[in-house]
Amino acid sequence: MYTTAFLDIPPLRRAAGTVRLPGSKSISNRVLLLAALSAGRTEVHDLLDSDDTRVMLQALQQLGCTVQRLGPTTVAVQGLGGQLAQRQAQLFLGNAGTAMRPLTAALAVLAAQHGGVFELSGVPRMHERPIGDLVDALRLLGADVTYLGQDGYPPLRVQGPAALRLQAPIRVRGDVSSQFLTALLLALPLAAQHHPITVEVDGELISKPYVDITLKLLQRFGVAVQRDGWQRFTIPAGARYRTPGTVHVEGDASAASYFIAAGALAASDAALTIEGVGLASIQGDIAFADAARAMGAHIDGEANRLHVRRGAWPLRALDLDCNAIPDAAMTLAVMALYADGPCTLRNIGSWRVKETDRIAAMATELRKFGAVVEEGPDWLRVHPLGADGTGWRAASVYTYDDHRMAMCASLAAFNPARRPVRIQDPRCVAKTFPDYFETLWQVVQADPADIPVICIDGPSACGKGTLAAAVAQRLGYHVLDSGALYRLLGLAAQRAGVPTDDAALADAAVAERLAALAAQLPARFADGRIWLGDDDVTDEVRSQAAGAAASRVSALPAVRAALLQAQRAWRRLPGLVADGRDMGTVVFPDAPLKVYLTAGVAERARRRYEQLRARGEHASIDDLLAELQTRDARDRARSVAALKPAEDALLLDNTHQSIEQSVQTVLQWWQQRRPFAPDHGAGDAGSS
Ligand SMILES: Nc1ncnc2c1ncn2[C@@H]1O[C@H](COP(=O)(O)OP(=O)(O)OP(=O)(O)O)[C@@H](O)[C@H]1O
Ligand SMILES: Nc1ccn([C@@H]2O[C@H](COP(=O)(O)O)[C@@H](O)[C@H]2O)c(=O)n1
Repeated sequence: MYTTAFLDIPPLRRAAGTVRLPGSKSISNRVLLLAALSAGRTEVHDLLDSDDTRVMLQALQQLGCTVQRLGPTTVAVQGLGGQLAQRQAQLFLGNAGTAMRPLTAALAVLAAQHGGVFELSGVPRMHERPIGDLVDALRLLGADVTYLGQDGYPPLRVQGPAALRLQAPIRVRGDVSSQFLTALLLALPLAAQHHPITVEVDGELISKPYVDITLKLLQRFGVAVQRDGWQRFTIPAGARYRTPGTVHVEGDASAASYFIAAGALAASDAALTIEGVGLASIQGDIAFADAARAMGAHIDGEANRLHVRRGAWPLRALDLDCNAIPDAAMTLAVMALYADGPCTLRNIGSWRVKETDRIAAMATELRKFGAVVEEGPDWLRVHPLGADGTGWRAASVYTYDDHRMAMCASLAAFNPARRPVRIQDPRCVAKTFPDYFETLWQVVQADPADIPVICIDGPSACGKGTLAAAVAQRLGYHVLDSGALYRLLGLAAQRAGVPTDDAALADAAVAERLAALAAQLPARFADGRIWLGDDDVTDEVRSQAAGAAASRVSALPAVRAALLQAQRAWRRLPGLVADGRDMGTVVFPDAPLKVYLTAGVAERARRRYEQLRARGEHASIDDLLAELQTRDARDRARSVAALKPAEDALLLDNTHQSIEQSVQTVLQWWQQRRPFAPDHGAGDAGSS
């Protein structure tokens, strides 16, 4: 997951391969609650691991449920069988509507029956998301619910005992959020031991497919709700939750929308395959596939899999009632940028009360790309940008702590003008899809020239590696420690019995053997460790001896040629920071930022001395100084890829700078080269 302040996505070209979706948020949190309310143990497989499910799991544990983690996406929940193990709890539910609404209803009913006091709160945005219609319904039922802040919104307290009035139908509004009805349907079987309970919906029920998911899951947990149209739901007398034992959570159909869109937007010969949802999905958002087809995407598939390819281009404009697919419809708003006319999304009033006011947010952010966007109380019209690239601007997208804003905006990176897209606060995808961007990189490709590289070259011990790692960490980029490759080669030579002293290296046969070793070098970098084949050589490779051997073997032209492609292969999405001696001059001559880092030799010797001392190794400063000078002289004098600043490099002498000062300098240089406006606040405009 990216925890950087922003993530820059280079222009994307192709999309192909296979992506496996995380579990559906809606199904995950419903199943967890149902498992907790049932008697016995439920094993939940393919559970979404995200912020929203984490707050639900934590709340259930606070309520006395035993939750056992069996794997990254598998848990076993020991249910409470309709009882209360704890009579008091303060539950923090983040921004998870799928936790706040159903838990409020379930705890209101349980507290009424068994007594207890429960407070439910969330992040500030959760306290702006309405819950009044649900509370009104619960109060009509006889439950004791108190607002702890503003009327109509969380935080709130439910307590009991209280006498429940179950004979008359319970009325709930259905036109603001279908989660209110879902919450009642999940809670009321707890009170239906002796009488049937009827819920009647006031107003036109929105997001019916989500209610359908609720009904299907209730059925799996032993409660068959009778549905009369979408206005009246009856829970039969004697209803009781029974665990099905094992449940598999479907992949998230809303999340599928981003990859369906990627397949529809990218010019690829091969299809993009999406695993985890398919034609037999129980999620309403699968209807997004029909909308994407209407816009021209080629989509086919099987029960649990979809295959998507670009069809019509530009996409066909559409005018659609999106009431049934409110979440996935956001993806259509971005696809509209690539259409052959204005696209209108109607009946999306619920967007206004989601993680943010999504109509306003989407309009504001799409305008940054250059689009004309009109909005109404419950509709959005997006005018397309040129399929030939005209009108597109590089935009820095504010994401409003809304996962879907971030994921949607990533799709603008397919723009034909080849503008990069900046996603502010990419971490917000943690709500439902923590690895969204990493998953995206697996199936999309950019032209290598569009993938940014920051080169940091300079003499030994000036701090290149330290600076490169810190800059890469702030930008979410990969790091290439090219010196480590030469160090690994020195080690590989030693293990293969190939001499690397100066005399031996003058022998053409030795040089040839070293080049052959370099071409097959089994180097691997993972989790901060460095591997040569199956051996973790992290410490060995950093030794002074390995550095000296690296300096000698790296002077051979054949060795350098053999390692060139391996280094260029590090240029991967979303970007790279590469440190070495010839990153800017030879390996990445087209890099948009090249830094030549230096520091006084005495300071460098002092730093190396301290570095070795911290590792428990001892050396004299004088010896280190002499060794640095020898190494630098050899690196500067060699016939190929000699150490020198690239002509277009910026010079940075960090002799008197802290590490953080150097990092800030490089980040500022980088920002100056990016096409984004400097202000990253909501509503800032991107520049072309
Ligand atoms: N600006 C700085 N101020 C003080 N210390 C620094 C600074 N930059 C780096 N250092 C320290 O200097 C030591 C050497 O840094 P580093 O290993 O990054 O250098 P390098 O140039 O990559 O070396 P080599 O070329 O041998 O791989 C480290 O212990 C690091 O913490
Ligand atoms: N791009 C590079 C990187 C390194 N070298 C040589 O390897 C030696 C070790 O490098 P470190 O950065 O890990 O100290 C170095 O002295 C260079 O001779 C290189 O040639 N090109």
